[in-house]
Amino acid sequence: MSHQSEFDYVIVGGGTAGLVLASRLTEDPSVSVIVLEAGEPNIAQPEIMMPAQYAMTFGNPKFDWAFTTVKQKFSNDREVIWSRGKGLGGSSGLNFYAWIKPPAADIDAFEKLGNPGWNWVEFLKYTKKSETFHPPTEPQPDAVPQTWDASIRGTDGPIHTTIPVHHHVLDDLFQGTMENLGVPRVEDPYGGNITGRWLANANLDPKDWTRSYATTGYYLPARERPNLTVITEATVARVLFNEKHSEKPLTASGVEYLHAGKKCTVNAKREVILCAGAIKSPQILELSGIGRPEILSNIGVETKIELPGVGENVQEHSFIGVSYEIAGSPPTLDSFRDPTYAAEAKKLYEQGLGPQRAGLSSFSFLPLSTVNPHEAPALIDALDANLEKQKQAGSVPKWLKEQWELQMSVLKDDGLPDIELLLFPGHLTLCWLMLVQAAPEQGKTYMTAILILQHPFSRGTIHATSTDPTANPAIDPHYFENDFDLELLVQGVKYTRKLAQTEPFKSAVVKEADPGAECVTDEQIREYIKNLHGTAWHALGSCSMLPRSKNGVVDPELKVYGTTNLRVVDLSVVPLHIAAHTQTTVYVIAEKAADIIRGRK
Ligand SMILES: Cc1cc2nc3c(=O)[nH]c(=O)nc-3n(C[C@H](O)[C@H](O)[C@H](O)COP(=O)(O)OP(=O)(O)OC[C@H]3O[C@@H](n4cnc5c(N)ncnc54)[C@H](O)[C@@H]3O)c2cc1C
Repeated sequence: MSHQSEFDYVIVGGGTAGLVLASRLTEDPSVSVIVLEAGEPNIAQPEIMMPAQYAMTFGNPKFDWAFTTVKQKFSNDREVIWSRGKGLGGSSGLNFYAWIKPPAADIDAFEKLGNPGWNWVEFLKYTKKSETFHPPTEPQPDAVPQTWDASIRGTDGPIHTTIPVHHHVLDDLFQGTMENLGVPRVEDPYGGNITGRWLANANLDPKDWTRSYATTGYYLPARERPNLTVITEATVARVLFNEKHSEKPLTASGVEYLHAGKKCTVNAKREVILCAGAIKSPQILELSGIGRPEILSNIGVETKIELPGVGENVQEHSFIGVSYEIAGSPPTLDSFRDPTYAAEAKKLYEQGLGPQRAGLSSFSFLPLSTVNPHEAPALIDALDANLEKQKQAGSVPKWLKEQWELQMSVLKDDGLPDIELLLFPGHLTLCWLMLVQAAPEQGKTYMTAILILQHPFSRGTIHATSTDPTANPAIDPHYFENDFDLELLVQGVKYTRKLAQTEPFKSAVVKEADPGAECVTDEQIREYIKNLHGTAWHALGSCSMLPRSKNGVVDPELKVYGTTNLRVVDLSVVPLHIAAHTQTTVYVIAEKAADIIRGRK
């Protein structure tokens, strides 16, 4: 197949952000766009479209990059698998479709760090633009019905959201127990306050209970536009520039990519936009000669633009599960392991009914002062002292000091969350095995309290290790390099045990399956976490939007420093981690980027 060789915009990566941009930019028929996506189209794949199949796509190269970190020194030298979506839709086709928005303070922090226009007011505007919220059509039968505030929800955006079918028994247990522990209920967690407990929405289209994601919401409606070209199984190797070096900003002329066994190029008349995600976008910049000179010379790439922030400032949400066997074996996701139950559920799903429409619903986002009111002040003081010591030793750059100060102000604020505790209706101690793995005992059902660290103090790196664009970069999140990150999860595990000692959960628990009764002391809990923690798949910061003097890679218009027309638009640009799952933020980044590029404010 021969392709046109020049387009106004060349978009690298047809994932979550890439498809939003492609769709918005081609609304103008005079503008031509090409999307180059490394994976396959993966359109209408049942593995993607049908809910309640968590992790079934993991490890399958058709859907998942299945990256692996380097050995993690503070996690007993483990390598951790990082799934990421491959193919059109990217990670929006692989994710758990939990629709979560961050607290306003976390988004306002972007502006405080030097990014005018990146604040909660703008976030709310663009998140509404991306969403169509569907209230439930059936009465809510459980003790804790869904509530919502229509004024902060989108009404005509491409992504459909609604209330998933949930496991009422477990949700009632979780919510009732949290209430008894004094955790406040948030009526609608989509307006900038998420501290407390609530029921979440899912990005499912209630019309047929299928996943609503970047492909269905943004790409398919734009697919027939003559000004949009999408090439799949096209792996971008590097960005090409008009100039070799220059004192002036460089202009990207196009990209080189691998397709059908050949090296190809495509020219950009206006811009090249990297949307390859937080793992691959920094690698592409480095292969293009943009980054830290030592890293580039190590792999034999000539430095075109010295930008030491590329692949740095990586922040990751790590998680640990605490699983319980539940009395009476109410149906949960574990029930799908029974072939008869699974076949029945599938039959019902074909009629738009049944448990296959399930989603994650019970969430809580908690301040440390709620998780451990007695020890919180001492833990915060110890962290303060530790950070001060590092600063005094001169090993902390100014830009990181500023980020830590913002993080400390969140930690000291009893109204803002530090840790997430969500209910997974099934056995999920080992995230990457999940439903594929047998439950500890067949025929029994479990629930798992998932604890996720929200604002890590550790900082990691993602760097290219060779000039081969098909090789994976070295991913080093530096898990638990700062002790406090581990300590917070220890506190989370202990809080979960408090939950299990509180009614109504207390009477429903048969036993703690993992880590189990033998794991008692803080030291034993630490070891449990180090040996079993996984990723919540939210790594970001590798192409941070920050002033160049603060180690930034892109400016507030998402343009790479030292270039006139190269942008990064994906999760990698988020400079400081947020208390949320990340897809809504990516939709916002891409929607806002489209307006910036089109000259609209
Ligand atoms: C397993 C999992 C579960 C998650 N669960 C949730 C959840 O329930 N709720 C939530 O809010 N968030 C969740 N997330 C996070 C959320 O889905 C992501 O943060 C978001 O989709 C990332 O969007 P992105 O555009 O930055 O990257 P992606 O969507 O990953 O897109 C990057 C695209 O670039 C392509 N690409 C990469 N390299 C190249 C190259 N060299 N050439 C061409 N193409 C390339 C990739 O194949 C991919 O399609 C989850 C993520 C994962 C992985």
